[in-house]
Amino acid sequence: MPKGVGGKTGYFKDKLYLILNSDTQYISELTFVLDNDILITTYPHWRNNMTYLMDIQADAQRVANAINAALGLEVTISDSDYNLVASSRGYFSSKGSVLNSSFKAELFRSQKPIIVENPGYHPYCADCSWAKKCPEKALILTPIIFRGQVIGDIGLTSFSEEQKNKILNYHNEYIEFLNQMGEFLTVKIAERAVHNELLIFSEKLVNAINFTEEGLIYTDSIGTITLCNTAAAQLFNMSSNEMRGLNVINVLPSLPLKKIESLDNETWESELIFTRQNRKYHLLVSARSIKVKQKVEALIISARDMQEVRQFVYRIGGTGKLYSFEDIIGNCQSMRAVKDLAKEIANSVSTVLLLGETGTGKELFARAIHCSSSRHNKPFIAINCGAIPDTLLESELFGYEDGTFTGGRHGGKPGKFEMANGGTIFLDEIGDLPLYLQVKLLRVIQEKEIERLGSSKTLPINVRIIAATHKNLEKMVRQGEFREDLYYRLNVIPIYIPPLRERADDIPLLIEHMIKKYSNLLSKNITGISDKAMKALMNYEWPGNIRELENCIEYAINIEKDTVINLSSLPSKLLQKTISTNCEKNDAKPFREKIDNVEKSEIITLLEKYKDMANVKEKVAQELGISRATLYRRLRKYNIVIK
Ligand SMILES: Nc1ncnc2c1ncn2[C@@H]1O[C@H](COP(=O)(O)OP(=O)(O)OP(=O)(O)O)[C@@H](O)[C@H]1O
Repeated sequence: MPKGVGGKTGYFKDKLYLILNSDTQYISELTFVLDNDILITTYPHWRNNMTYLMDIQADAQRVANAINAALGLEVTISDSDYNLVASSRGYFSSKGSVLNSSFKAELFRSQKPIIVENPGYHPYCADCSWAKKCPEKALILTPIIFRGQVIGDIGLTSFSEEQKNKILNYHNEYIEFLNQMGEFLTVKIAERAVHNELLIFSEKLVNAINFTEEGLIYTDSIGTITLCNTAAAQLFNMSSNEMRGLNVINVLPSLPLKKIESLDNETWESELIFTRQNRKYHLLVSARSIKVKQKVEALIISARDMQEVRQFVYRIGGTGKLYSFEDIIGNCQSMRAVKDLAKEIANSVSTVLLLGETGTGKELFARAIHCSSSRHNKPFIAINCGAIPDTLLESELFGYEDGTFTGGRHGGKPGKFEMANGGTIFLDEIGDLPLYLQVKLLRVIQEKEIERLGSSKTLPINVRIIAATHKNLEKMVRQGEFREDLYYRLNVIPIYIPPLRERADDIPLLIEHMIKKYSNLLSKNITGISDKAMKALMNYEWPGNIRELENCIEYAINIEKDTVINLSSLPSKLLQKTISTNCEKNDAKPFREKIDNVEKSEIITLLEKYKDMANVKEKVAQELGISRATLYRRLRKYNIVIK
């Protein structure tokens, strides 16, 4: 017997044995310990059948009474755990609920009836409390077999010599009769088992449909609601009982029942927009018919609130990382002021206009504002108005209705405004928005509702707008390229993010942050930057601002072999720029000469660094990203002699 598995003892063929408990998981084997021998035998019925007879105890008692009345003998019906399930009154008053477990173990093993002529004196009775004083005179036990397994037995017993003679004389007829009674009980058990299985199945089904967050409705073939889950009841503000019996058209007025019925193994899906009991509904509904032998027996309909669908898509789609103000690096006076202002207005509903050169962090600010606002659990949807062709931009922003475009998506498509409902929309490069869309955007801001392309229905929206541009909108207004009214609508809270060259003090902080980020990302062990490289980065103009600085650090970390970023690992444009800047500032040496000087000094630095290593030239060539042959050419060119 495996350790930790509970069991109970009994006798089998005069020997002590252990039987696994009904609640153990070790179901396939029953281990008999026979003195010092171990016999392994298989008794799968020891699991899960224990309750079968107990489940139909009333029927078992009726059967026991009937046998007793018909044969005038005492009767026991017991289960596979040796529990007395039912008995005739005479048996119980003579022996109570005591049963001989040794005979039963034999019965379970052989699956054959047992006749005992001398209860109390049989070797199996040796350990019974009734040994040698058993009131029973003769005994027949017949197995009750269900699904091929013994699940209990019917015992016929006698307490008088007259009854004993009857048993011994007619044992064949009695066994036949008891077998039939056993079969009757197994039919009852099968009925109960099917009933229980159905109960369990329907309980699982009800749990499953209530578990899902989408409203589920089952109807009969003509649309009468037969079942609905709690989500559906909540959606339509009714109880499940109130919904049952209604026609589904009462809750989903425009549902095309006939069309759904006609579909074969196909799901109908569409958005439904309607007003019911003064509430505006915008649902995503799918439905299909359940057919049995080609006949529609039921319909199953699922309905989800579009707002929740969008939020779900947003959540799992991960339309962007969440950023807080802590993620915006920068401690100089101007950046601190910008961050303070952005934090201050984060919770307002007013439109924000982020101004600043490309790569200064406008989108980063937009995300941080959204994340610090009360809308942080709702979508943040970004769209770059300058990156999408004019012809597509309108449908991207406002969505389109089914049938608007040939090849358009079945059921239409929601636009970014709809997807951002409840949250924030970030309109990047707003200066690139064509004039005719500027009119439409103005209306959306004023009316707080949108109309999909090809639709006359309006949808209310609650979206906070954050727009951004690197262009001079005021100049565009003067030149008639940007609508003045829209400009004022957008420019409610203007936030100007200064370019990097105006906040050079932040460069070391940004570099430190980026070295950590990319060392980690690229699994490199780079912990700092050399003074020369830092100087070069500080002197650069950064027309691409922080995006350009970030690219530059990513590049350097990719190629750097040392534990700090060296000048030679910076992108060449930066090197040239540094040299040409120095050049402009210091002297008038030809450009090529300046490059050569930088290269020579870098080679000397590296030779010095690796001077103690046996493969010094190889190391230097490797670090410079050139072949050994090229390094030799350079050494000759610059007259460098290795000591
Ligand atoms: N202050 C900052 N701290 C850390 N990273 C920053 C900071 N500002 C910008 N970045 C990083 O620089 C890159 C560019 O930022 P972002 O896209 O927000 O700039 P942008 O002004 O919106 O650019 P564009 O005008 O071209 O759309 C991003 O990778 C962003 O994470």
